[in-house]
Amino acid sequence: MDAPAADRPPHQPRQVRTLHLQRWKAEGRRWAMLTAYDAMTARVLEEAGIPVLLVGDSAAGVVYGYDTSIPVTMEELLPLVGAVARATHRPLVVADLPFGSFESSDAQAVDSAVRLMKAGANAVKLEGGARRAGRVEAIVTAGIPVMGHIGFTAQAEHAIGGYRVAGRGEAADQVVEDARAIAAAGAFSMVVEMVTLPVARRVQDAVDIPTIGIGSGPDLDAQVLVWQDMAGLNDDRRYRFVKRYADLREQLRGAAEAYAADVESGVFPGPEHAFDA
Ligand SMILES: Nc1nc(=O)c2c([nH]1)NC[C@@H]1CN(c3ccc(C(=O)N[C@@H](CCC(=O)O)C(=O)O)cc3)CN21
Ligand SMILES: CC(C)C(=O)C(=O)O
Ligand SMILES: [Mg+2]
Repeated sequence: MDAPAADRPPHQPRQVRTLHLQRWKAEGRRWAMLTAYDAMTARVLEEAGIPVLLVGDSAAGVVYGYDTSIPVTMEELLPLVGAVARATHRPLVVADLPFGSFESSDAQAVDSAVRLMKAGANAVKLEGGARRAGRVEAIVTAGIPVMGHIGFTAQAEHAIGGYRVAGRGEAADQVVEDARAIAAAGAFSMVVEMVTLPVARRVQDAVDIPTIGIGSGPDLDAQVLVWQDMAGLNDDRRYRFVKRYADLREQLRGAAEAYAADVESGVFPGPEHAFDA
């Protein structure tokens, strides 16, 4: 079922496809991506005109309460992909391949990507640069669009040596090489996470596919944030790259406190919230 035309932002198709993102790049039109993990939030983000929703492995922290994205599994992400896909019609739904779901072989990567697509994703995303280009190619060959993810990649925290900016000093050439390799492998777009401004510019010049920044400055084609960071629900202030557009944490706490106070004082529920015989 398609969303009625009146609900659709201008310049957006009935259903966003990877081709539209390529077209917007050619037209110089910038766009915003957000994560989503549940039906109601996804529907609100669709209403806001967000064209691409990511069911990120960041669900590890914001949904499941893990400290890092390393523990989260396919079994934990698949139901969230289904919820977001069922709740929305227009946005392109991208699903993260979690740590452990694609590293062993091309076959494992294709199997995992197929499972995410069967759950309702329209594309998958996987972390890694030139060394992962073969995996990207294998999944693309299976008929599944792949979004790359280079720069800082949280799944590789222990290999990288912590949460840190990517591409400083001699590592800059490697990030640009990663971008080229992922684009050459057939990715339709790529996330570029926490690289320095000069490296972001070099990546932008090096590839023709849409680039989606996070913590990488203003010189890429698009931007992504975790929605709870963007809306101020997350109380973790570690992230320098986040801009908060609401204080949902304060709002939700206030609502819960007011509700509890009403219940405790007998103001709610009243007779108007009950049913006559
Ligand atoms: N809620 C949430 N938001 C995210 O943006 C996010 C997740 N979760 N989980 C998966 C990854 C992990 N991400 C992160 C998390 C922390 C930093 C961080 O600590 N950044 C420091 C910079 C460190 C440095 O200067 O080297 C910062 O100050 O932003 C970066 C990326 C991005 N992703
Ligand atoms: C931060 C974005 C790009 C991500 O990969 C996630 O939310 O898992
Ligand atoms: Mg992720």
